Amino acid sequence: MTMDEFPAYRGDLRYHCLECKSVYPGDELHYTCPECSGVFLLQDHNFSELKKTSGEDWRAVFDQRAAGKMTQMQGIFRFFELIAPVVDKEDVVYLGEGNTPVIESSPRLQKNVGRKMAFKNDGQNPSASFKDRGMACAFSYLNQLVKKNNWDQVLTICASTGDTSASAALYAAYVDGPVKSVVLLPQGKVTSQQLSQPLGSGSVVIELPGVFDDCMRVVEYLADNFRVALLNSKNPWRILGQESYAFEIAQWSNWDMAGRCVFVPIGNAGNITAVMNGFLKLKKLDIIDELPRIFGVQSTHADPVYRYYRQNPGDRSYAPVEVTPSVAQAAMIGNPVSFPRVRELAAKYQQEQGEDAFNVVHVQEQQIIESMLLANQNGHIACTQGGECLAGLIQARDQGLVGADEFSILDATAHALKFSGFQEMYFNRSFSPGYGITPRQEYINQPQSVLSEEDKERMSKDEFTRAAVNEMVRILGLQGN
Ligand SMILES: N[C@@H](CCOP(=O)(O)O)C(=O)O
Repeated sequence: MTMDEFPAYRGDLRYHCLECKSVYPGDELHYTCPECSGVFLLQDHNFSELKKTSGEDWRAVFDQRAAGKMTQMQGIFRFFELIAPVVDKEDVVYLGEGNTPVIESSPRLQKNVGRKMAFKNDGQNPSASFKDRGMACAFSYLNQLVKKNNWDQVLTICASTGDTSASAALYAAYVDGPVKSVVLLPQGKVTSQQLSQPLGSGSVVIELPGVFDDCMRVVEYLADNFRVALLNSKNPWRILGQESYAFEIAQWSNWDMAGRCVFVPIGNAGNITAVMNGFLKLKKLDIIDELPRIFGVQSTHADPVYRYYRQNPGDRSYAPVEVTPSVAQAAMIGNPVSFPRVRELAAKYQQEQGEDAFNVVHVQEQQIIESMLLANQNGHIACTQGGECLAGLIQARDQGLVGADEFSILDATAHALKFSGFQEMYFNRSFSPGYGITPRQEYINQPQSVLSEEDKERMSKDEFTRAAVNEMVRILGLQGN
């Protein structure tokens, strides 16, 4: 096969319920098990076919495709056989998602943190978050279903803290035809930039008092009882697309994951599910020899997964938590729908690579925002969830969980600009007490005004320029040459 041919391989994807273990064919849309309401993961029953190709050959295929030109293979579907090998070429939706850069931190930041590290900038996806990876897959599959079933109307819905809704609205607007998008948001708990995204894409935007978990329950009920297509990561096609994040990290690492740690914030827990599943698939196909260590990170204001794993193995019980305000607002979730997936995959991951291959740490709000500021004052474009990952790395370092010889890749899940309001609150010292954040002068940066409107009105253009120069010379302490 040449690098610009669409792959011929076709998988046999089936829904596997993680609770009652029922299996359903993958040719219709399911979100939860009709038997027991458990969550699904999709498994390819032809996977053994893929094992007939050696790991070395797979690496060569993916490396060649990275240099290819076919639109459909430019994004997440570079890894077609591992993602959704049931989608036809003409149904692939590509809006520029995936292939996000891994940016190694400056020597100054690495010295400050005392660990080797990089951010993978998933904010450089089209709607400025990692959700686009999952949406590209979910919408490509949806296209296929629409074609097969001749549907003349599909109402897509999702609950969101902001990123999922931006992404769902963008892809729905592009696909158009019978697809109409509705998003449900917790009122006042989505940043203004994120709210502007589905509005701008023409989605129906509905706001509900409460938090994300309240919205999620509503869309789950709608998905169970009405003809709507759920686009949250409960939809397992989303998970498949997001696995591309793991594949890209492995490819960036030249397929050598020894000594690598990957830090992922946990909100609804779809992404950490996808990251673990992605690396497990690569290992099964001998594309990588060893799994990287995974660190899930949660805020102390939304940490049900951390609380589960801090209990003794064999004695653990899961309980949702009531969230309190968090600057890592995208992860401000008390009852992650993918928790059963995390439990299942973390166990497999640890079985494969040892106990310390999967860890969860929790961090304070103060650490999250200041880690974001620290990263960005060192040339990154990390969002608050990226800050959460850096805070997690620092925490893991302090607990002796990450060695000086290991290299950590941190998930900056969204673009910093989506969360600039939190930076502003820090700089203006305007956080409400619920956040538990006390801004410190060393991180604060504010604009300094020179001259006034009146000055501008009374001065000629030349006088005004000269006066402005004088002010800047005074502030900056400039010397003439
Ligand atoms: N942070 C998420 C919450 C929903 O997550 P999903 O991956 O299950 O859609 C958001 O951006 O809405």
